Amino acid sequence: MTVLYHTDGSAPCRAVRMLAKEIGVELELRSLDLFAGDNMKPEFLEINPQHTVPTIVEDDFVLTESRAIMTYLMNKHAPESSLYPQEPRDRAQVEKYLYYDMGVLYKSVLDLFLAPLFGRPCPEDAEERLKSVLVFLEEHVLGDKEYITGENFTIADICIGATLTCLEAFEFGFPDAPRLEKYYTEKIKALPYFDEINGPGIELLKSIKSTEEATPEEEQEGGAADEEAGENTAEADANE
Ligand SMILES: N[C@@H](CCC(=O)N[C@@H](CS)C(=O)NCC(=O)O)C(=O)O
Repeated sequence: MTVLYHTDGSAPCRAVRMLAKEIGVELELRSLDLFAGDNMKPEFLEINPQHTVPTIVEDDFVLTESRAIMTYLMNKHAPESSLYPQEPRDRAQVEKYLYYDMGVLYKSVLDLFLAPLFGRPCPEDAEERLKSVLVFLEEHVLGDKEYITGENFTIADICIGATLTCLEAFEFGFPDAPRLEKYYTEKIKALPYFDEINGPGIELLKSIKSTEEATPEEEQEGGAADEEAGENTAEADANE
């Protein structure tokens, strides 16, 4: 059994879960609340001193980094699948976009939306940077293709598709990238397991966004309502 430490709000965690669903691997989910500091507790630090999710554990084998987890699960459970092609050049194209997502697309999303939630500074040009990355994806990656690397759905689509959920959650949309938006709607959101895996995380991020944008008066009202309902505030419950 593969144990996955995860949190709903995290796009990399949801990428791993979508991949597992795609290839029929059962995961034992263990949810961590990052805002409550679950990932800094000694029992988790013992497993992953880097305190990040996703993290998988299989007996004494521990693996972090969502893209490494995805390729590991493919190699172990579905080595013949076209999701992660065997032909070296085809595989290289898929890997290129896993790295592109980590180093460029997800990084831009992190800088603009997620870093500020964790009290880290948002670079001044973060919004422009994300817009230009989306136009690059539209024109030079997707182009007229059906999927990220061509005519086949691969783990690069799962990885990038998970990152694109943040554009929906933070209501940024797809400025100047209509084909990318169509791709997200028709190829990613239409996946049969999409809502089950991504719905709660998208809603959570949306609620964080609206709490951040609330006026102090609204926040007070919301806070009182939350207290009455005996619930955590969105921030306290939020996960990156
Ligand atoms: N590159 C890593 C990123 C992992 C990461 O930063 N995860 C965030 C949630 S999206 C996290 O665990 N943050 C908590 C922390 O860094 O302490 C991956 O793709 O797995």
